[in-house]
Amino acid sequence: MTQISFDASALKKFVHENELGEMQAMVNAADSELRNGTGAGADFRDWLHLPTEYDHEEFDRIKKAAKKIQSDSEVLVVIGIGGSYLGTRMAIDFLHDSFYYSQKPADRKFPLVLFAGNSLSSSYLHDLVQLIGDRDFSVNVVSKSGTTTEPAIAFRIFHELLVKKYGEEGANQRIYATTDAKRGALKTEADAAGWETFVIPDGVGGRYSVLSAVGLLPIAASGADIDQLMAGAADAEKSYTNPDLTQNEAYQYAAYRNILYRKGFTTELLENYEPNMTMFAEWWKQLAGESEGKDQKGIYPSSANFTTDLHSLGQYIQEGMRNLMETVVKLDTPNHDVTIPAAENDLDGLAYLQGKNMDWVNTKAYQAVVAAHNAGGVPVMTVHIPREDEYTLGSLIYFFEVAMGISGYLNGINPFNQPGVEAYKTNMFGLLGKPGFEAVGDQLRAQMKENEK
Ligand SMILES: O=P(O)(O)OC[C@H]1O[C@H](O)[C@H](O)[C@@H](O)[C@@H]1O
Repeated sequence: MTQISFDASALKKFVHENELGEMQAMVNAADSELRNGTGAGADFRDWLHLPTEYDHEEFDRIKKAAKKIQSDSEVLVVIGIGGSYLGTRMAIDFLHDSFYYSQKPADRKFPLVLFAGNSLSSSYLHDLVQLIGDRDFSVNVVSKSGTTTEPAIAFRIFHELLVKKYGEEGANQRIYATTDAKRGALKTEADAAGWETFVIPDGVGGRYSVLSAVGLLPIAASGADIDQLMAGAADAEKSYTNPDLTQNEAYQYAAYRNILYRKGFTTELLENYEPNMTMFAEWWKQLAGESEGKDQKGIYPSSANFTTDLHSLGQYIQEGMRNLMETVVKLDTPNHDVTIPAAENDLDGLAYLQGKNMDWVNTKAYQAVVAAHNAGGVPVMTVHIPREDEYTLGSLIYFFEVAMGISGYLNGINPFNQPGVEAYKTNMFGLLGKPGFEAVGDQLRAQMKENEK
């Protein structure tokens, strides 16, 4: 049984009692499309059973490779973007110390996992190379297609660095390629050079891939427990199979956000009260945005970090345009708590809090915010998580993945494709002079000239 729980008690003002029940027939249909493969995008549902039906031989190889990286590298550079980046990044942040990236090398038991190929910023790449300096490092290049521009450029740079430092053969021992089982440029290159390869299964799209080798290898290399991560996800897989809305909290979340969407709440903010969950929202934004934003519809996924953003976005959320709904991922027990100390004078007026735990204050802030935003016209849902550990994260990942599949079908779209991301790429290739895209380039340059007039 997963230990996460969904709380919709703050929706009373926005959703009538009968409305959830009214969704049951549609949820049954969405469930059938998802489970039986009768919906659009049926070829991309293999993530549904990834926590229980994964390749055990590969899982063992992942652990071995992680051990090797731990034994010969101070840094692991993970090269990837989108689904080949965000899941790993959010997991590393979620599972490690708040100052994971700033720890002194001497205090580190496991390699520092750093990321490249997730932007086209030359300064970022330069600074990353400087940071690695003369430290021993390995590279995990992750790309399902093997042709994405950002990781391909970063990989060229790190490949060259590895060869300079370790020679061709040495470099080949330090490159791990996670890609398609059979196809693609990266797979061809990896096979030719003898790099160890891991598979992004055919039926698993990038944004649903964190529980495959995509996330598992770097998460394991960072010293986190991938058995527990999978155990949490496997329990969630069991917990969220019953289509009955009274029994399935992931489906409840999917249904409620669609009820709210139809009432005009078209933007959803995913919120946390823990800074190391900022990247969790970034992962969720790709999951929600690419799954649902199509056919000129879909909830716009956004995020906020509390209590920090209460002092910046708080004004808008309280009184701005009333198209917002909020989903809080609330941590119930932090890994560490801090007691508020007594002070000799009480100039800051905090005597009433002395001796109290800081997390108690954080939770009171959360309760106060839910009430205030509710009163201001913002529906708030909460996903409570008991702890920040691997088991909980595995459950949480699965909760949102299965909810997004159901939610997409409830809104009548294919939740598993992302045709819209190609438009800018075609233009960019035209402007960059990529062979085959000359006509697009000519047309765009003419248009840009026209715009300048
Ligand atoms: O893993 P890759 O093939 O390199 O793709 C990385 C990302 O890029 C694309 O543009 C897609 O929109 C994403 O869904 C994908 O996760």
